Amino acid sequence: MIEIRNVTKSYDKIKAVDDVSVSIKENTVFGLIGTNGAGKSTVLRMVAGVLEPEKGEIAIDGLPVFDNMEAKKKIYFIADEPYFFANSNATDMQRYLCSVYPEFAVEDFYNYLVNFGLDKKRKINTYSKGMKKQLALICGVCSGTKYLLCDETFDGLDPVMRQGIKSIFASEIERRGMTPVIASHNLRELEDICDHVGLLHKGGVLLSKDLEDMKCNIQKIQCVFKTIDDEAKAIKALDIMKNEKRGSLNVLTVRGNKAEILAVFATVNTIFFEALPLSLEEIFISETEVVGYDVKKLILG
Ligand SMILES: Nc1ncnc2c1ncn2[C@@H]1O[C@H](COP(=O)(O)OP(=O)(O)OP(=O)(O)O)[C@@H](O)[C@H]1O
Repeated sequence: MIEIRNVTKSYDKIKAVDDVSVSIKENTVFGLIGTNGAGKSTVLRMVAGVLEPEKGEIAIDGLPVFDNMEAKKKIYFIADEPYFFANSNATDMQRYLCSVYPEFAVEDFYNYLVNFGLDKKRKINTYSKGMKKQLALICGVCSGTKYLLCDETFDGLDPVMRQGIKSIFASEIERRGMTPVIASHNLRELEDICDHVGLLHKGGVLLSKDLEDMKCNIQKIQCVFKTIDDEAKAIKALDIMKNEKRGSLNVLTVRGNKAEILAVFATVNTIFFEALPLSLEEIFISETEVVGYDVKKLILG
């Protein structure tokens, strides 16, 4: 388990992470989502032991991570711009990683290079951006670490590659309980692979929940009320995050489980009623809108 307890980190006067507490259980796929500048990369760098928190603690399976080689061996961090040694090729990286990670899977590494069409002898600095990401992912998966931290790692990969990497993740999760922590803006993709999602905003945690619980706790309702009184009564009784009116149609984003919401609607008259599933993207927009991050504010005019 990765335990992040009351962690704060500033860069000069900018508070990048502010009193964040999150637990990441093993054998789950944890998605870290958040607005631009929310602090996702800073959290991952601290979990990887690259940055030291100025307050709070981070422990990997009970071991403090900063400056602790034993804890760091449990983690592989793929930064948004993966780092490789100057002038190195894939074989040089494999040799180095074998010296750091005792369980590095050498045979798998070379098999993956062949499958991905990556030349082991070619200088990595001549690879394209996507090829570097592929190599970083192969290094990460083959390192054999329990935790794999991915900072926007899927971005820049073509759709076939993304699908391939997702399958490799699934088999490693199944085979040896690998626990990926994936920071990404691609919510559609996270929705497919994550069990748990943490939402950061302005350095703090807005929520951290099982994806299914998250979906069960927000509902989207489309309805036409019979009278204004019915509308007023329902709106008063519901925990409404958003109410969009399209003519007589109300599109409501409501906090609460479906049974509670249906119970409220049973007490009012509607001409039309439909409960719709919410995507992770809609949950993200609703939750961040509540705290003032509104897409409409970004548009001129
Ligand atoms: N090296 C740095 N020096 C100064 N400020 C920094 C540095 N790195 C990050 N910050 C600031 O810390 C805050 C959090 O940045 P961070 O990169 O962790 O966010 P993020 O959620 O990963 O953002 P994005 O989604 O845009 O990649 C931002 O305000 C950013 O400007």
